[in-house]
Amino acid sequence: MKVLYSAQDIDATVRRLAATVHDDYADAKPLCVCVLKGAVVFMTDFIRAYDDYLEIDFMDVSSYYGGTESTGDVRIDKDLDTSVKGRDVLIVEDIVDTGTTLKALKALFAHRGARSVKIVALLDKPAGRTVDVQADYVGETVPGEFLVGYGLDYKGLYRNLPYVGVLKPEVYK
Ligand SMILES: O=P(O)(O)OC[C@H]1O[C@H](OP(=O)(O)OP(=O)(O)O)[C@H](O)[C@@H]1O
Ligand code: HPA
Repeated sequence: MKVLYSAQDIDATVRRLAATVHDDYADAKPLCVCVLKGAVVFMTDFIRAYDDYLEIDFMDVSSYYGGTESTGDVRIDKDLDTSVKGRDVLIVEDIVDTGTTLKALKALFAHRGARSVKIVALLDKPAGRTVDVQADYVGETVPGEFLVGYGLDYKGLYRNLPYVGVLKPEVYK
């Protein structure tokens, strides 16, 4: 495992993101939507670094059914409890890879009448993109390798690593 971002690196990035997002939501009370399960670690750190009113909710969406390849399909396994109508929705994601998940969620929340829909992603992997979507706030732009740790998994494992690392191809090839 090669460490790409240490726990210290991530902490600085999360604080920077929270401050930048806050500047843009001065008088708003965003509804932060955590995309389970990968974003849960980032979400909990992000909201504690965000020093103002916000609400949270959770949505479970899967497109990677346990492996390293996107199926291209997005399946809603758990929907929000909160209505997004008229709300400023901030989607909190661990990584944008093919873009499939975020494109589907953005369209869904717009269709449900959100006032605004923005995306904060800890990691952005442009080399993986197959659909046209861009996060509004990005922590780090990462290479086109399969990453694990800080919420990111391979077959359900490694989410609890406090750092982000590159999974060696021999582990999954
Ligand atoms: O840009 P994309 O190609 O759509 O990839 C990004 C999504 O893939 C991963 O989730 P996954 O579907 O593996 O579920 P998980 O969060 O439960 O691991 C990751 O946490 C993002 O939500
Ligand atoms: O690089 C990744 N690692 C883990 N999960 C992911 N989901 C999309 N890309 C990745």
